[in-house]
Amino acid sequence: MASLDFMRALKFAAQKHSKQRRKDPDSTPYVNHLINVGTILAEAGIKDEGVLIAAVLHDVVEDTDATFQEVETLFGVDVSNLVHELTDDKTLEKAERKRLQIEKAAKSTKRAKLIKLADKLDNLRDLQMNTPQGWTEERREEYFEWAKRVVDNLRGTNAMIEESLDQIFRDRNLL
Ligand SMILES: Nc1nc2c(ncn2[C@@H]2O[C@H](COP(=O)(O)OP(=O)(O)O)[C@@H](OP(=O)(O)OP(=O)(O)O)[C@H]2O)c(=O)[nH]1
Ligand SMILES: [Mn+2]
Repeated sequence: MASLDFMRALKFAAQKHSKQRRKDPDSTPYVNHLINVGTILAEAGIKDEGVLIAAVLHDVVEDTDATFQEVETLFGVDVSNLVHELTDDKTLEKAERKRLQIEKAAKSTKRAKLIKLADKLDNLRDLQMNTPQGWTEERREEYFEWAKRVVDNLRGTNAMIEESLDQIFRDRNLL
């Protein structure tokens, strides 16, 4: 059952990310990624509304002018804390951010791990279909390898999503 709170979160995310596009050759609207992540979780049987709401908001602080305070005021402290767990510190250097994602994955709460797994699954599905604009083949390959290291620290969270990820890793000879 679609909830009013969930629809408000999706509307907020769509507005905040409205100027952003994905890196695929068609420059798909960024909000498609958020819908995909929520759909992966719903298809895996996740009914926890806080998780589904945080899924569509997971990049809103990292990638737009939205603040944790705004998210807390609109959607409550539980959702805001989940989004916080999923937000990279963009003031850090990229290599450090990538290293921290691997490290933080292991320490995340189970609910944040679920969203992170769905996030990585959608990004890897995109990557299987296309090489992002401006990326070399080598960079694409490195993303698969790095994503595998993040996912390895998220295991034991949801068998269905992990199996979909493992199929991709097997296809790439990473498993
Ligand atoms: N695979 C893929 N990624 C895309 C695409 N469009 C945008 N992205 C975003 O780009 C990020 C990967 O690009 P990088 O160069 O490694 O990282 P950066 O954008 O943060 O600097 C992913 O972030 P992430 O940190 O892995 O996850 P998150 O930011 O989504 O949470 C993903 O969200 C696309 O078409 N395919
Ligand atoms: Mn994402």
